[in-house]
Amino acid sequence: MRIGIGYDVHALVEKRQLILGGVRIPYSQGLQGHSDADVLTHAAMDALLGACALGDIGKHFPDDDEKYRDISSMELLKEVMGLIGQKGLTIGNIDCIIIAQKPKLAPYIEDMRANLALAMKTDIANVSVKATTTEGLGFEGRGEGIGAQAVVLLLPVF
Ligand SMILES: Nc1ccn([C@@H]2O[C@H](COP(=O)(O)O)[C@@H](O)[C@H]2O)c(=O)n1
Ligand SMILES: C[C@@]1(CO)OP(=O)(O)OP(=O)(O)OC[C@H]1O
Repeated sequence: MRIGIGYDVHALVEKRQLILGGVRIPYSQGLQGHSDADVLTHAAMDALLGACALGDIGKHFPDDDEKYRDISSMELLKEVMGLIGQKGLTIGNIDCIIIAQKPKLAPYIEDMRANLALAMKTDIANVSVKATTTEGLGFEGRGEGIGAQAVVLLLPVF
């Protein structure tokens, strides 16, 4: 078995959509990035790549490549899963946390889990997504950005 950790942060800005775990969340701001800036899916991908010692998402999907401009991070996740499969590995479980002062994410968590599970070809029971504020502290607490962390366990395909 292999374990991996992922962490990512994107800035909150005007005139961008807020997409987390492939879910479009109604909010006055969205995340800035070259792709759709889905910070949760980015943390999940970095955990998956890390578990296989395959580098990080910047290595696989460079942010100076026009091919990836505004791309759905769920599409990138599917590509990462192809690499995991080539290594003879599959998802054991993944646990993720989104660090965001606003908006309230609880209503969208189940849809995020479902999207991630579908892209990762695993049962939703293997996918945990949680959210926390920082009680107003730090850059997330000031509403300057949103962070996400993920830890994944990969198991051999039998
Ligand atoms: N953006 C967020 C942040 C948190 N939640 C939910 O609220 C609970 C309490 O948050 P604390 O930071 O005070 O621990 C948390 O456990 C989440 O369920 C949320 O929905 N959206
Ligand atoms: C996903 C990629 C590629 O479009 O761009 P961003 O959306 O800017 O995300 P980031 O986490 O900064 O780095 C990975 C990138 O190369």
